[in-house]
Amino acid sequence: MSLESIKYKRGYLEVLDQLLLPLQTKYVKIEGVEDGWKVINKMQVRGAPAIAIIGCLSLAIELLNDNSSDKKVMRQEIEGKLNYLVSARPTAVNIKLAADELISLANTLSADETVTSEEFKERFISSIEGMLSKDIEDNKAIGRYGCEAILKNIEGDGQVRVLTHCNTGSLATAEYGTALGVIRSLHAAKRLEHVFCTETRPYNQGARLTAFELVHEKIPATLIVDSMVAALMHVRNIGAVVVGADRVAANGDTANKIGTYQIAIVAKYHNVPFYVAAPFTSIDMQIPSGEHIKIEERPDKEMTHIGDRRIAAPGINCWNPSFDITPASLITGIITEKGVFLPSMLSTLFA
Ligand SMILES: CSC[C@H]1O[C@H](OP(=O)(O)O)[C@H](O)[C@@H]1O
Repeated sequence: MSLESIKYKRGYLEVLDQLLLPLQTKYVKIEGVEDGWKVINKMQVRGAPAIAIIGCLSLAIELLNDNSSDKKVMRQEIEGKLNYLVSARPTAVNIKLAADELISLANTLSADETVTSEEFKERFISSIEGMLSKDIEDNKAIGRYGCEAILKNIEGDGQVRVLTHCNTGSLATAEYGTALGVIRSLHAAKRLEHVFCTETRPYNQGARLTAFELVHEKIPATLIVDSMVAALMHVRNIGAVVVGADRVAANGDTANKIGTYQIAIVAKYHNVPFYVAAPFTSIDMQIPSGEHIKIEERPDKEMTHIGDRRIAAPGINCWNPSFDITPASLITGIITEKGVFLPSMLSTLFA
């Protein structure tokens, strides 16, 4: 059983406050869209799929308590609230794609005169609730496909050492995870020798969250500092790198946590296969290539402090982009719930 980042039943939503992990396990109650926006923007919850799911669930909570009987008013309010939720963080595409689908559903239900306002709410909320189970199914499929792809390069029934970056597990999704889902699948198949996870400065998703998930499930793992990746590949035979994605462009260029790009460069130099694990809900065919993806810049304090303790010299300038772009040319394959594809093949999948 992996960690539970989301506790939901109709009319009730709590999320695990990831800013407090691994030392404190505390859940935050979400009572509407404003709460949803805040926990996403503050990164109390994070991870492209989890952002979409929690944002939309916060709307479901609010809509359930909306006694409006006017479908046109509900539709209008839904569109405004979804656009507000999308503004919480700009780089991950999942919440934008979910918002587009839900706005389209609201338009259809509003225009259908046979649909009552109660049916409108029921079908709309059920559609959001379906995101939870679909994300878990997608992650399990990503795990299977990723495990198969990585083991293709391993002789016999040998085991593999894998490197991952940031957190892409149950704390970034509804459960199981994307890149960490691949690692879970390798472990379940008894083919994972060891996983190396990077600290992932400055938010430390690796040290605080991925390490927490791996230790919790007794998966053999070692934490390394972000700057150790090249040295590790020089002295240890790493069989594959697998990372997540916040937004994959139509040509396969991928926005992911800052530091991913340089890991991909080092992997290329050491001939280590480099995989991106991402559901179709992270692929944005409206964006032709990586340079068009907006990269979120976060507050200096995330770099200059750990918690409330200052670690950087007062007065120093900071540059704190939360993501970088890995070009498709450095990516061996994109592992999705429908299979593993060359970056150049994406456009054929959506044709
Ligand atoms: C499956 S999570 C994808 C992605 O989200 C993380 O970013 P953040 O922690 O800022 O939300 C990281 O880039 C993961 O790879």
